[in-house]
Amino acid sequence: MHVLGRDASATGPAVRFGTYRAADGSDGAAVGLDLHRPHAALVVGKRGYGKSHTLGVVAEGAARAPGVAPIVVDPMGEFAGLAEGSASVRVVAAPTVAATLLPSTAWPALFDLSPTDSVGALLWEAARETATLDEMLAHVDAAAVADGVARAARNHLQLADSWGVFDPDGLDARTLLSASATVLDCSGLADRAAAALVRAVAAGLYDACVDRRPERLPWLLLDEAHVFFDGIAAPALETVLTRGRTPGVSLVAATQRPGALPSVALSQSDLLIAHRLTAGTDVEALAAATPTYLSGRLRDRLPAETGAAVVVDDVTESVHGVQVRARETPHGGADPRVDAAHDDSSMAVPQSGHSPSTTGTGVEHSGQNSR
Ligand SMILES: Nc1ncnc2c1ncn2[C@@H]1O[C@H](COP(=O)(O)OP(=O)(O)OP(=O)(O)O)[C@@H](O)[C@H]1O
Repeated sequence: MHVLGRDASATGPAVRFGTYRAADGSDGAAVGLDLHRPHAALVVGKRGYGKSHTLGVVAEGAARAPGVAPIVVDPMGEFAGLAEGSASVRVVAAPTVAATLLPSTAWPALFDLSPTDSVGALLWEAARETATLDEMLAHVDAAAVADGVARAARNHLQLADSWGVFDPDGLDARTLLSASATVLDCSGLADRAAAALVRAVAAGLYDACVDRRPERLPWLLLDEAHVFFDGIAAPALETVLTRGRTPGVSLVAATQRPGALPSVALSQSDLLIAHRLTAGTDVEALAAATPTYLSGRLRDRLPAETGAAVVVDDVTESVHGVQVRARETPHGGADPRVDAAHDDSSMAVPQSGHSPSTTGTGVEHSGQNSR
């Protein structure tokens, strides 16, 4: 199998990705995606042409590969099917993180406040001095500030509490990297809460890899990525994109709006998987970021059929027409949740240079419900 994202002579784990498409659209030889080295990949395409499906194919392959741990951020509740038939894939129905995983500097921004604003400054200080939301509230209550400032800060913290996403015993990098794959179902979370979660998860995985090379290298898979690149999660995602490959953190971001991504998301991706795309601004954003070896206009190379994609492989500086394979696990939102222990809290959530490579260490099977 020819594997995209690495030289022909390289070996190691790979995702079974699909088949080459001949110019007439017919299928050819099998094609894979490299998992041996960290990558930054971007999956784009208009709604309904296969982005989430493609993300699922990558997650399936990565879940089975030794030495990597895919972590899927699932904003629409579409990926629970990955756990079907696999005891080692964990679906977290109500993901939480410790408040300390969000840097203190991020707390004002979480509520669109400036750190120099009196309320923003108080939140920053409370986050810096304490470790939990309860402690932050107590800090605010004890602060020598005007009543109105304390009240506003308290309201913001109570709102954050109502999201149900902060828990001192929440997910950390060690837990996330202990399963062969983890799906974080964010479909019950407000956008801001999901963004806070993604910031904490991305930063936690990056820091864990910088501190010490984990047994499994994380692959963070992000659906509806434009939502997360526009807000509190953006700094951590940009760090992963620009500096993640050296410590071993991979990012696969899927979006129907590549034009809404920061330019770094396009320029730092070494694999671009482009499904059908018709909006002028999105095609132009991609075209502006595509390399010179992509001869001809990108618009002319974009496929029209569901599941077909043009893959721009910056590692080998080559461009390929590919038909992404069918999923082996169910794709869609109607699958059972595994994390029964957290079903109640889920219901309560209000709506609103040198890169490390994977090693052949084998994949341990962890409990489905562990956190
Ligand atoms: N490679 C493929 N092989 C078979 N079926 C596919 C393939 N890609 C997509 N499909 C099917 O096409 C439909 C739309 O795919 P998908 O949900 O991935 O689209 P999408 O681009 O992510 O859309 P949305 O943005 O609405 O989530 C699904 O029913 C999916 O199973």
